[in-house]
Amino acid sequence: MTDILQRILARKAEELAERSTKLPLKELSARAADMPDTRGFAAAIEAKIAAGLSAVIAEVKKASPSKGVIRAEFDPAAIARSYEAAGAACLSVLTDKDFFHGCEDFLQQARAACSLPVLRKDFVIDPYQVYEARAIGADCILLIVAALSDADLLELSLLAAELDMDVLCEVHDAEELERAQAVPVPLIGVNNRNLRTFETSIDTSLELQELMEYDRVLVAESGIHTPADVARLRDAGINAFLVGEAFMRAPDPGLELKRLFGTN
Ligand SMILES: O=P(O)(O)OC[C@@H](O)[C@@H](O)c1c[nH]c2ccccc12
Repeated sequence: MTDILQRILARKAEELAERSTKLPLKELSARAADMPDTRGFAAAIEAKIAAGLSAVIAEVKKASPSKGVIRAEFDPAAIARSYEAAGAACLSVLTDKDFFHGCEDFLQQARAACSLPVLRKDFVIDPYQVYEARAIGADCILLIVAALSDADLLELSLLAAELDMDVLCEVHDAEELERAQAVPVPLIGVNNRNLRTFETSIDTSLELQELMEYDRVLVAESGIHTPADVARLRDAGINAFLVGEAFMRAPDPGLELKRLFGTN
């Protein structure tokens, strides 16, 4: 059975071919080199944790393959301001068009409206996309272990570092976690969503937390909907969270962030 990730990756390879003919790598990397300094994504998370607070990566997401359209009235700048005022550590903005109804513009609008560091949430399989992320203003990229070979994972994370971006390395199980921990990245995201069934279970984060090396930060991703979910994760020593749907379905996303995480 092919899971959703395999379908997305097949389409991503086609999209990449189209993009790189429109804008050659040489021009793109020149644009990336001209960008101002990044905002320090991992540092913002570590600062919240050091202050004893939850580090919340608040997601800007219009739709998803599992849920369809989540938020019809969608203003990335207003959402970003609401998250910042509520005490989010960072933003995550979906830029994939075909499966998540996102675009690069959303990232730029959200980032320009606040001072938070921003993760480009997309499916990175090629160095071209790392330059692209930097050129549109991303402070961090997502690398999904299930989508990459060990060699690609290392190459792409080193390139991100060279371009002054952080990496959130995403895993789903113990085997992927072991592969992620072979790469020098501080942030490891545990995606609680099963890519075959779309079901979420925060137990995945709780189980993998036990296997995490002491100098890595576990980011619990997906399926966090209630203050009780947050309390269970925090009780296990997990302090960083990536939340999308719960915030996006609320009329005021920042207010919902405060409801789930307290005053923060
Ligand atoms: O909306 P949720 O269940 O709070 O999940 C957010 C985030 O974890 C999810 O959007 C996500 C996690 N990993 C991804 C990889 C690609 C696209 C999206 C994702």
